[in-house]
Amino acid sequence: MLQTWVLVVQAGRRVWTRNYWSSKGTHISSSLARRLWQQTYITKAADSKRGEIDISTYPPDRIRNFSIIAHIDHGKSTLADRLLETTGVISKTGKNRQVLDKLKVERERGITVKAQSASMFYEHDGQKYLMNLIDTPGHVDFSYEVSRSLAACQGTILLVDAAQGIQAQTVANFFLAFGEGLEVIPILNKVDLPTAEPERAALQIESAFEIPTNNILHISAKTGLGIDMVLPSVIEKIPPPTGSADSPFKALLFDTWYDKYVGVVCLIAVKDGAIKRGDKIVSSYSGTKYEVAEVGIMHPEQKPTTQLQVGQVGYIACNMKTVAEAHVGDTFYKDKHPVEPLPGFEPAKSMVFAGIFPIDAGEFDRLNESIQKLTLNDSSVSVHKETSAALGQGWRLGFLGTLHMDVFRQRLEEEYDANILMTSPTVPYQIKYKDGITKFIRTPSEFPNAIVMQERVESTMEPFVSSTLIFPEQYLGSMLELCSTHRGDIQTHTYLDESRVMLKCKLPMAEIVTDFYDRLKSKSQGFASFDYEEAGYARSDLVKLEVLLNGEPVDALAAVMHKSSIATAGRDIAKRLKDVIRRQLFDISIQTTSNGKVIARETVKQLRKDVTAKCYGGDARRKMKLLDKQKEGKKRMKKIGRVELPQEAFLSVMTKSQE
Ligand SMILES: Nc1nc2c(ncn2[C@@H]2O[C@H](COP(=O)(O)OP(=O)(O)OP(=O)(O)O)[C@@H](O)[C@H]2O)c(=O)[nH]1
Repeated sequence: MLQTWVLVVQAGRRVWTRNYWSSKGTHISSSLARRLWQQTYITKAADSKRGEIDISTYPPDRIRNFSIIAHIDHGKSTLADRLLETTGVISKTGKNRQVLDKLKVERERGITVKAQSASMFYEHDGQKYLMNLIDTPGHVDFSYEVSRSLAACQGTILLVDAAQGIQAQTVANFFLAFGEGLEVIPILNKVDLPTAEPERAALQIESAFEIPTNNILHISAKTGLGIDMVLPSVIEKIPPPTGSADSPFKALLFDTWYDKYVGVVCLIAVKDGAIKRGDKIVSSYSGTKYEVAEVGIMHPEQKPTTQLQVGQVGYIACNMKTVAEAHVGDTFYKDKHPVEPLPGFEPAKSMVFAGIFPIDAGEFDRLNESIQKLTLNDSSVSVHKETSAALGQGWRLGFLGTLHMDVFRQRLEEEYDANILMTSPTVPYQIKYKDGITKFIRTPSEFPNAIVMQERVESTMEPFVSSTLIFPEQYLGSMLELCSTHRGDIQTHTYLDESRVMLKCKLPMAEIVTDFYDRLKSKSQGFASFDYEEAGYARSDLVKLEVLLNGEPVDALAAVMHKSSIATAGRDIAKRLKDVIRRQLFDISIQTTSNGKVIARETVKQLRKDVTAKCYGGDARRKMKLLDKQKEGKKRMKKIGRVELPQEAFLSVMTKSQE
């Protein structure tokens, strides 16, 4: 039986040391120690040792729940650092860099992917306040996280880079917050930059959002200039949460993640009543009952408190087994005291799909486990098993956008050491049949064949988005051209001030997942910003492009696209395949076809290669070595009929088609 294990409490977070010993002096694994500790922790928690803090002295009128929303890179996370420093949550070492961006990928890419919250204690006019800040991601793919965060707030800081002015995401986020009825505090950041034009940016805010310029704070989150005005302004302008301490407990679950020490953690906003450790709560969504093992606030790590009460935002850990049980938007109530559920959120919709396959089929199980672990903390990724004749067993994953997809791939490779092949992204198409049935097509292999298309299909549909582009006036011509070459339908263009244009355009989502964003950046030399929201499905002439190697279809290279793109894409893929397929002992014909018609044809001429040719005489050992080496090389080949296709061929065709 375990007698001692070492637990170090560091800044409110449990950190396990490397060695654990049983009473008999035998070494036990850290996972066993952790499990044993968790069991004890849940059943007989000892409050005194856990250093719970008491926040019951903060009634709703001394609580402010707010977030920071902005365009990507306008400085939200840096401002969060300064606020955490001002309130003593983190020390002023000058080394704090986006403390709330905890994921490795966030630090490397300098973007926020996962919204994080942090509670701070702040004194203003002789009164102590509990300030709950929810940091939000800025990129378009993660706007789902933004709307979830806003549901837990009564107000928000709209941060605008004084040098860049209003960008597409600023507009989208403002209207998201405005639509939720939140109080918006506009703040101009980066006023220390020599290129900053705060007056101009303020006028843009006034003209776009009808906010008077004299209400706008000017700060530098980097140097700290004006930071001491931010929290007083939040206290004065953002209303306190409403709700009743005497009503039965009711809380909104607005975020969830898996913590390896306490299991599933749910971030909640308490709308009525209070909750403490040991309480039994019920999920309105599933009716499942849970026992609360810990309640607390993020400070900025998990810090247990004696209770969470009306108006407060904090976390609870209960005996939930997987994050799948925690439905974001769910309402919790106390057992035997049911309440009317709060309005939930629409589930996140997958906008982009891609196949993931292990490069080495023997790694399937390990990869399966890694994907499961990663999706534990990102429930917006949808996962379905998929089998491809060319690539073997894998998965079809749905993402919120291409950056989301890229971040997922990077995390899989870096955090889980996965060696994967990812197919080109596609969007979910729809097929409307003559008998009234509509089906989603998430992979090209689900696309009906030519006969079914002719006899049973009434129409094909693709998803569209309403997009907003903001850029300096001199790029108007190239932006209009970009939209029209991507099948865009331009709706309006207006001037935000004398030299900045806002263009509204309806675009097929499929055009955005390929190269639209990169072209937008290169054509505007990085000055254009772009944001979009779903605009439903519309009829579109869709066809399937197939790739045949010596007459055998290669399912992993097939694609669904608009009829107008098929000729160029067909020629392009055939040519690129010719460049990457190594010559083999016979001719290889490459064909791209659509509806049975050949679009392009290329041939890789045969080559008779004798790897032992250079070994004169009877050096049998050397011959064997060369033959073994050749065999080894062949293992990494995929066989398509008789044609051997190296992994690099897939990779090169697929990555190039994403550029
Ligand atoms: N000069 C200057 N640079 C700043 C200021 N605030 C932030 N930055 C820099 O701007 C860059 C982006 O800042 P972040 O805080 O990561 O921006 P963000 O809005 O959180 O970005 P996302 O989370 O990706 O949306 C970083 O290099 C910061 O150091 C400022 O006031 N002045």
